[in-house]
Amino acid sequence: MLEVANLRKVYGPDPHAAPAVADLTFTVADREFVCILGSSGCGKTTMLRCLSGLIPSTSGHISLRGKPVTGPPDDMAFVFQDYSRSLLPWMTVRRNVAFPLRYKGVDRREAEALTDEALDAVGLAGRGDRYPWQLSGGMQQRVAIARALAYRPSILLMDEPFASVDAQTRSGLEDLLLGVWERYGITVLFVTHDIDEAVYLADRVLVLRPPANVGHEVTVNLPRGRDQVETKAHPEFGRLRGELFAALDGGPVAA
Ligand SMILES: Nc1ncnc2c1ncn2[C@@H]1O[C@H](COP(=O)(O)OP(=O)(O)OP(=O)(O)O)[C@@H](O)[C@H]1O
Repeated sequence: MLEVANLRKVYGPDPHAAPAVADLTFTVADREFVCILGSSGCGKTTMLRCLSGLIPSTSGHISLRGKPVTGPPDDMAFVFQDYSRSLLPWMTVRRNVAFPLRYKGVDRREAEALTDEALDAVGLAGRGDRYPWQLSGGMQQRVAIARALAYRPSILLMDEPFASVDAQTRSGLEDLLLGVWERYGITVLFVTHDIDEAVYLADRVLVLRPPANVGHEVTVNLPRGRDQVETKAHPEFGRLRGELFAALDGGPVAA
């Protein structure tokens, strides 16, 4: 379980400056898929940076499986929006995927086996010798997902990971992610701007209001084995979409 209690983050030396995250409290159960929705600048990335231990929080408490997070946890992996900056262009796909395993102390043979399995899971088994710049954007993001999977995390943090790809590729990546989430039994915390994406993927959606604070929460009771056409045509999908839209203070979309 990931537990976040009264998390607060103020950038800079003045503790009285406006916080990017203020009094944020939520939990994510093991193997749960939770999406975070929030307007631009409401503090989503700051929250993820604190949860990952990459930056210190000003106050509050974060723990993963009962251990306080004070630096990047061994069993946590990340996938970011900008695949072009997260992959190393001078390394082949295989080396990109295997790279973090060296720092985890995994021996070479095991690293190779983990890399093969992860590339296979994302449908890139035959592309390991290519360089990232020889692949499409969607394939590069699959490499980033493979790298995270090879690391065998118990929890995956994702920051708008599919925002930079076209709609068709995005649907494919969403389904790929749901497949590996089920297969590997990982916990996923997924930040997105896209209401439909959040409802399609999640067990639960949290809406953050600035400064990053849970303003609304919905449980998604749509059946699993989700399908891009059937699930999105389900009346409950439309209802949840409307509820989240209102929670984001969007109001109706003009035609
Ligand atoms: N390194 C930093 N130093 C100072 N202020 C920062 C820093 N990073 C973010 N902020 C501020 O913190 C607030 C939250 O930013 P953050 O990037 O976390 O929001 P976000 O919800 O992820 O936005 P977006 O959806 O546009 O990516 C903003 O006011 C931003 O200007």
